Amino acid sequence: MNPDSAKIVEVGARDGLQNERVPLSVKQKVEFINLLSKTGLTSIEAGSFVSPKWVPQMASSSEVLATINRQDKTTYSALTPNIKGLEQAIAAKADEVAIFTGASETFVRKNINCTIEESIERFIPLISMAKEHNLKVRGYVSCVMGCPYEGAISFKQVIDTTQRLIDIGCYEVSLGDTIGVGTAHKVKELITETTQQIDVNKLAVHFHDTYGQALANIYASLELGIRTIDASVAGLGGCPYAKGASGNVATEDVIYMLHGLGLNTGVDLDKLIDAGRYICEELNRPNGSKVALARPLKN
Ligand SMILES: CC(C)(COP(=O)([O-])OP(=O)([O-])OC[C@H]1O[C@@H](n2cnc3c(N)ncnc32)[C@H](O)[C@@H]1OP(=O)([O-])[O-])[C@@H](O)C(=O)NCCC(=O)NCCSC(=O)C[C@@](C)(O)CC(=O)[O-]
Repeated sequence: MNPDSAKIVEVGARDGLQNERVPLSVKQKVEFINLLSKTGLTSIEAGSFVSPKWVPQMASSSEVLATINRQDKTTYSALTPNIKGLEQAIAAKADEVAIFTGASETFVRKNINCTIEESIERFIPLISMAKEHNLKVRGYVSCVMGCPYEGAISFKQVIDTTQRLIDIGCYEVSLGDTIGVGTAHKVKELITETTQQIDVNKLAVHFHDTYGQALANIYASLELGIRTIDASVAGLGGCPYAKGASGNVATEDVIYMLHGLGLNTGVDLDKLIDAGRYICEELNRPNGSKVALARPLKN
């Protein structure tokens, strides 16, 4: 990747909406994704093929993916915890899928009802089937900075799990600070240790802003060569299986910082702010982006 550019993986329509109390219609979700698509974002997580009993908010992902206006340069991806999810993602013509596990046994049990090892075993046939359909597979490791149930998590557990996902065929692994407890120094330590064995270009970061540390953590990650950042417009988000986890870092704020650092993202900040304002109005919730709040409303 060009060292002067950075890539955003926009997770607002998935991570952002999966925990919202206000149920959105397919039409509202489609309008939201269509607005995001007009911003220049090249990677949009558009839904999740998980059990509707576990995460009802994502139940309409098939219809959403079938209805959005896709941009040629944008990849529309979806989470798939198992083969059943992958089959639905293929039928819905997702461009890419993401599998997800974690560095904490308790979190993984609560989130996908298996052990870390069982999750990896489950992903092996999923990845080979995805590859037969020419779908790239991204991986997530949750709880890299701490777990809502177990507390501290060892770097070894994070790195071993990340390595396993790469070994079974993920082209990239996103390191998730699910509950937003990380601080810049610890993030630097983790990334320094991880990149001793894993190519930095295969890593992304995914920070929740629970303790207001996300931008500092992203800055620390950039200093160590990370160039793929997950973010959620308007700071939407939170994992249903991580109580107290607030939203993801707001994409608008990340873009503002990246542009200020001279990194090209290809994203139009004003259009992104419009997408964030739209979804906040639909959800009747405050906008979690400081940049969006600072920019005057257009007449
Ligand atoms: C993985 C399972 C399915 C295991 O759940 P289980 O209960 O162990 O699964 P099962 O295979 O026994 O199936 C139970 C029922 O679910 C159905 N089912 C089974 N699979 C699917 C599927 N793919 N799509 C639709 N339905 C499915 C299946 O057909 C069956 O239906 P029933 O016979 O009872 O009517 C469940 O635990 C689950 O769906 N978990 C998802 C949890 C989730 O989505 N969490 C949020 C995303 S992760 C996250 O937010 C963190 C991240 C990525 O953002 C990074 C970070 O911040 O750290």
